[in-house]
Amino acid sequence: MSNTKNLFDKVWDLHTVKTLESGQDQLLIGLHLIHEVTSPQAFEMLRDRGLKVMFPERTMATVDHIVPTQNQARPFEDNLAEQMMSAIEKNCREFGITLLDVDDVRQGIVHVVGPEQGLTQPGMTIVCGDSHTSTHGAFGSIALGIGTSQVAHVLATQTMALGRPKVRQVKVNGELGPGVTAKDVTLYIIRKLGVQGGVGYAYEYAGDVFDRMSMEERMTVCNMSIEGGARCGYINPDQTTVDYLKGRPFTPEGAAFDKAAEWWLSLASGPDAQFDDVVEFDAADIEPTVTWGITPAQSVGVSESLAPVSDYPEDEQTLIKEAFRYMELEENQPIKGQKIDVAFIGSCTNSRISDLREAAKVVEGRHVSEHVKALVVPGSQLVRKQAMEEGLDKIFIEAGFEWREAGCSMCLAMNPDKLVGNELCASSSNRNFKGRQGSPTGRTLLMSPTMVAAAAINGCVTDVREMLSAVTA
Ligand SMILES: CC(C)[C@H](C(=O)O)[C@@H](O)C(=O)O
Ligand code: SF4
Repeated sequence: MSNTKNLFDKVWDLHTVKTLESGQDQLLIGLHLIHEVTSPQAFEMLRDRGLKVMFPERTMATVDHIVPTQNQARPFEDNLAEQMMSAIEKNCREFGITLLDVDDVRQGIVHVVGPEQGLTQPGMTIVCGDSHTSTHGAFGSIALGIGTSQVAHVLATQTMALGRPKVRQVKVNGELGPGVTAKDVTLYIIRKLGVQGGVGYAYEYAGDVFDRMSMEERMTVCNMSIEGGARCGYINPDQTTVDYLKGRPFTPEGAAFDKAAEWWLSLASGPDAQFDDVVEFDAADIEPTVTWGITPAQSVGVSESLAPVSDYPEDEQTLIKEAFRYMELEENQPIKGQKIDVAFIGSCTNSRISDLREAAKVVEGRHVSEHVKALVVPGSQLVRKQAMEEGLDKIFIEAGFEWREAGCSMCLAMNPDKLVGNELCASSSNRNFKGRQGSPTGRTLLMSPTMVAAAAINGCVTDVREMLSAVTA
């Protein structure tokens, strides 16, 4: 393979069946993940046309969005949720697809379980009817969120038509300061490039900072690519990737694993790889970051104050004014010290075991502020089980957190976990859109799970670095 090709182009070319008259490429899809929200109509489309699922063994289903995290007894109290559950159960049964249902210990948020099971592998094309499918790019795959009609198309043909995006390398070099996490890196990139900045691009994240990250941290970064407008994001596979995948249920074993690993590593963009664009940031400039507005790009470092409307370019001022109005925040106010009502640790961005471990370190021996409702929702049942084996559940519960069952929960509140009225929530999730967390006037401040933990304890936005130094002192 030519070594000027980046990983994206190598993987794309390997999966191109043919170029269509429209100019789009027909791509073969290696793995199709489905969940209960975007699949029911797709199966109806197959039924209408009398079609089968072409490769049921390349399709994996889970339930996450509507799953209650407290009372999971069937039928679910919410009728619509129960209908969606029954639909995916019936569809998977009839079309021969494995479903990780709530009574299966492998169940969880689709973007947590794919990697956890070793389904997500380097060099694959992966799709799911869900925008945060970009998460799986952390393994050096092309991982794309798709719409329901494309879900139907992939079910029926295991291919889909797509225009090739350009590739931008996003480099972050240098050392991250203490208390600065993968979430802060991704929020910083989105702040700098904007929510539309990535439109038309796939992002390759490269540089020391990503090289040193664990797979879980890489997933946090790739997860939010979509919030920066990119079609997807990825990180080149390396030894960290190979080590993570070894021994997972769906990865090959023995000599077959070694052979696969060799191929995975060969896909990485080499030093001469070409990109359509390159941007570079310095790790030293990144602080723990908090969104204050209604798009994931409206964020500040925790030590900053909110810039007044007049500081923004004229064409942005209407949106900024609206953000101040909706969020009930003031120009020039510091973000630190802003009182919160709810603290949510969860979502496909930050609900993995390392997220819970780091948050527990902040929480241990402390207590959630009296006026705060705080909850921890593990990303999968296996994460939950692991955390309980390590005693993390006790640390959270003793501190006054609620310890829930796995699912998407308050990330988008399609289940009973919702904000009430204009509650302000410190959240480790990925979207702060108006009404996102279940109340039409609910307000969200996105931050890292350790920053959420710190905010829960102090009852207000807190610089977690001050609490970390107190732990080590
Ligand atoms: C329900 C689903 C279609 C949606 C998505 O695509 O992202 C959800 O997961 C979200 O995070 O808003
Ligand atoms: S956790 Fe949130 S962002 Fe992730 S898939 Fe679920 S609803 Fe979407």
